[in-house]
Amino acid sequence: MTQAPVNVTVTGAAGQIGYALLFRIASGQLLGPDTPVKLRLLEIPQAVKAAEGTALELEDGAFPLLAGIDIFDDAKQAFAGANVALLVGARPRTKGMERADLLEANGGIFKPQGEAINAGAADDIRVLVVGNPANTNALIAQSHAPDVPAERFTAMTRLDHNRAVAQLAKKLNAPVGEIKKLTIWGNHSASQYPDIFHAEVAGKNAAEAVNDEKWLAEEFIPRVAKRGAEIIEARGASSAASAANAAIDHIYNWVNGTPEGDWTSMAVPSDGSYGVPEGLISSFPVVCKDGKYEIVQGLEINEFSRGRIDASVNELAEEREAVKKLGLI
Ligand SMILES: NC(=O)C1=CN([C@@H]2O[C@H](COP(=O)(O)OP(=O)(O)OC[C@H]3O[C@@H](n4cnc5c(N)ncnc54)[C@H](O)[C@@H]3O)[C@@H](O)[C@H]2O)C=CC1
Ligand SMILES: O=C([O-])CC(=O)C(=O)O
Repeated sequence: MTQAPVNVTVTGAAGQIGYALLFRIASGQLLGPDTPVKLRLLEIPQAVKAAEGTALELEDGAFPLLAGIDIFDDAKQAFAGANVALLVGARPRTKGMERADLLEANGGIFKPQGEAINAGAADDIRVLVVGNPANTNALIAQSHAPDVPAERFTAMTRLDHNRAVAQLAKKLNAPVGEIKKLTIWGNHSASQYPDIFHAEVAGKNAAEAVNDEKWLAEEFIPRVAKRGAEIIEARGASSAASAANAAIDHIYNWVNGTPEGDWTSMAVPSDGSYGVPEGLISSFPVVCKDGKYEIVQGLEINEFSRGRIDASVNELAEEREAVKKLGLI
């Protein structure tokens, strides 16, 4: 071990994503093989016992990089000293719940968590919101953490990115490792836009290699955007291991950089790039270097893409209006 342990706070630790995520963090896949981690798990009181059970299993993994596990039911304690925060726990939509009800219920979670991050997280805190509606939950948390630089709050569209890479690779009969520069734009919802116009397969333009706009519009885009529902239908539960995998990828790239000649997708606060209203936490193509991300600039956006990006961004703007009206931001 070459450095002091990094504090990683995980909310919703006893949930299904938590179960798939914690072991991979402990094994060093979140931050790299030289970085010891201390886990700080946050759960609601009723689920603390289950989190304690997971902690016993983590102990049984005898992970050399795992320097400690603490379990909390209080956000202020859980985020104290956090360097990385994975906000997974959220209120799922239940029968008869309107979107405003869902936003309000999640406001009750992400507002105090934002305040707790503001109060006690480490100066280098990086936040990834996984819990849905992820982009707007991130916006709520961010707006209650005025002392933390706004760009440290991000939301997860990496699962969508990975799903799109896999579907494109399948269509082109290419290894996933040869697909580069794919982009998810907008919201982590069915309105998201997976864009292959700048993507490359083995160095060639992927849209040209596909050369099938009908497949793109009628199969690829809806398949990726509705993949979450497809998984629920098949598995009887929402994506968990693939979501945990994407959270690992998101933080790993943010901290350790994206590979040369490629980029990834992260939902980050807009600086106005590509006409996305400033402040919305929207998915963009990003390059990570030296522990920071930057939105890839200068991409030409064709008409096909423009309408789809705008539709997803408009949905984000509506969600922002809705949480404003509810007094959550
Ligand atoms: N952004 C993305 O790509 C994806 C997001 N998700 C979302 O991730 C979230 C978690 O999914 P699962 O692990 O499958 O759900 P789950 O229901 O299995 O686990 C959620 C856990 O969060 C806990 N929790 C609830 N309120 C909390 C609070 N205030 N503080 C701490 N913990 C709290 C619950 O007790 C539960 O253990 C859901 O909102 C889901 O929709 C899931 C897949 C992909
Ligand atoms: O659809 C869901 O409920 C879970 C999710 O966000 C996804 O799998 O993309």
